[in-house]
Amino acid sequence: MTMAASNGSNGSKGARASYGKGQSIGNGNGKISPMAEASALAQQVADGQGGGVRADAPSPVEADVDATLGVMKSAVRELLVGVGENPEREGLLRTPQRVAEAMRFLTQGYNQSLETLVNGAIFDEGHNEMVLVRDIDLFSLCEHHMLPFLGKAHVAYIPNQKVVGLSKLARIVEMYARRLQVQERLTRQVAEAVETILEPRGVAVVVEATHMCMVMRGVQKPSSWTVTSAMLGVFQDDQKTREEFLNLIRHQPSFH
Ligand SMILES: Nc1nc2c(ncn2[C@@H]2O[C@H](COP(=O)(O)OP(=O)(O)OP(=O)(O)O)[C@@H](O)[C@H]2O)c(=O)[nH]1
Ligand SMILES: [Zn+2]
Repeated sequence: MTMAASNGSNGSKGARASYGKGQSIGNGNGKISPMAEASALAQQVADGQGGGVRADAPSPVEADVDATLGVMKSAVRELLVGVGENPEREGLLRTPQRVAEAMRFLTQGYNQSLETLVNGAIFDEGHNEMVLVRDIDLFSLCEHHMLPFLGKAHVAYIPNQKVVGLSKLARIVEMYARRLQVQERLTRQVAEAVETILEPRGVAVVVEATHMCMVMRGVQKPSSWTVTSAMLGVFQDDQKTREEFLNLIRHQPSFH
């Protein structure tokens, strides 16, 4: 079950939508990621389809990274012209480079994989009680306006013998947040990733975020925030388990 609620803590008022289980852990839109495309291009060059390569030339991957950075820089330059700025003015000279690098950082999740980030940190502990990592800060970009949305994620699961290194839950959030996203898909992808790596008895993910596209522009509602949840397995089937999770994420820890 997934759930989304805006402007309040009572998620039951929100619209509900159901998603099938076992969806692929891709970038969610069925498209090849820019980095995958970049790797394919680099491979072509490595395979000799990209013309001769000088001995002192940058490696194919480096060359390709430079090429995509160049494309991004020109696009930023055009944006500057579009907003009526002069890209040659001193303060803006390095702006295309900075923006391109910032965008690359903010979308680095396209370049990561679940397998690499988990790095085998799955332990057979025989622990079968709820594990919850809450208040995981997240920063993402909405795919509609490419403006930030930011907030917190809470990720819980009930193991079926296997547990994962705690930091890996935060890394999973990070991998999916560092892409162009909608909050609902981000929430669902995190839940499905935990399900994939651990096959636990259940997974629950709640994301609370505020969207700059609703704050700084458009409807301009600075106090609004959106809550989305994805509940799988026992969190979906058993109301008591779901309530225990919701109580735990409401409780303020004493060290705060
Ligand atoms: N469901 C969902 N919607 C989002 C998310 N981020 C942004 N949006 C919404 O995407 C919608 C895009 O609507 P459009 O009418 O195509 O674009 P717009 O004219 O810029 O819309 P306004 O923001 O209402 O001005 C807006 O309602 C945004 O609030 C998200 O994570 N989830
Ligand atoms: Zn938006």
